[in-house]
Amino acid sequence: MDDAKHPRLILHEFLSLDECKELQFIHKSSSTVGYRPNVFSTTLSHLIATNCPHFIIPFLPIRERLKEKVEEFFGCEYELFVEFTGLISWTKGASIGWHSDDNRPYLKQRDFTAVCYLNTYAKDFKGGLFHFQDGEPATLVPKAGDVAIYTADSSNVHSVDEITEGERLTLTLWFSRDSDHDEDAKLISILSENLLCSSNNVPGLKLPMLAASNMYWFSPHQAPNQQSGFDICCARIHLLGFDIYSSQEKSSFSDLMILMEPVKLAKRNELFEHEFANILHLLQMVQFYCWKASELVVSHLESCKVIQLSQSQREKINALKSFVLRDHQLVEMVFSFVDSKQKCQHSFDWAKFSAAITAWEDYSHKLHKKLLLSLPYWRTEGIICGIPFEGS
Ligand SMILES: O=C(O)CCC(=O)C(=O)O
Ligand SMILES: [Fe+2]
Repeated sequence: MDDAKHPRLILHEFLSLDECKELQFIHKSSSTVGYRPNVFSTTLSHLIATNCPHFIIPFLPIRERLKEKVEEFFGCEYELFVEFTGLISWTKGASIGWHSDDNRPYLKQRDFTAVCYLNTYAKDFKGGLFHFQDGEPATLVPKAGDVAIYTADSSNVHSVDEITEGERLTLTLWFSRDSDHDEDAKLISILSENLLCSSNNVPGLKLPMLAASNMYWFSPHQAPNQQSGFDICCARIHLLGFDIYSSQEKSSFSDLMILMEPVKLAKRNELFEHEFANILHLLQMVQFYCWKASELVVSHLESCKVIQLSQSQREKINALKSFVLRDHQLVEMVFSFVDSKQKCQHSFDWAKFSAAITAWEDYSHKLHKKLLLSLPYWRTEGIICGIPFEGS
């Protein structure tokens, strides 16, 4: 494995399954269109832009452990900067041919790559095997928790087979020796602008906000005029077996701005009488429920008013659905298999969903508090890192 001609390191179970699941939750609540067709991504700056900067916190211990590993293995302690951190998922049709990660003039600053697999070949997706052109190991079979670390230059030319089913998810980092490409400096600067504005500087509840009305639209051609395609948030909610209800007039179901307005959740013929701030807020709750369902404890304090859907409410649900998921075939094509196998595994009940709302508030609140405590330290040190907190 430590062939000097092909410097690379493969680590098994480097991430715990809990870490993988938390990052999966963040990606499935926040992902936006990626850099190529059938690719979705969640960058740290996107998390800040959607009013979820606190979601940066769970990345920190992993990022630090990875950087230490890379510096130790390649003998460059204290020399590296993180150039990019992102969650990247590939769905059916995505692949990449032989390449090295620094193979464009604007990518020359990349010295090392770390790819962490957050889900597992054959279980969560098919296709998507990783190959090195030369040297050993020749092929990597992605498994949740494993990590591949390699130099970004031509000594590690690699490719990824086309995904044929499901959604293949990774946490990908690039490291650079060049401080001009330090991701932390840029992130600290936008975080400071964002959080020092007084209304965000209180440890209150962070509600996600859409960064732009059309940024979640997925089109096969990435065309700005959205003739065919679907809204990613709505697609993920529907794929998990839920419906979206908006009390707005049906005539407003022709403008994506509707997704920035309050919405409610429905399932089968029931409507949950709780209003969510916007579609991202609703998606985050649904994903949180699916992540935590097995550990949620229902207390009697949880209110969960549920009503039967009327005919006109059902019609509104269908009208909104046909607008936001315009190209149904494309939704099924892109998320095939995810649909049948990745539905919430647990039997559904609204009381548990109400418990998830309380647990989600608590989770978000804790992360936000940590973020507010950390930022002054990050600003002084010029680096984004975990700092120990009392009781954490
Ligand atoms: O996800 C992987 O296994 C590698 C992806 C890759 O080669 C890249 O993004 O450059
Ligand atoms: Fe690559």
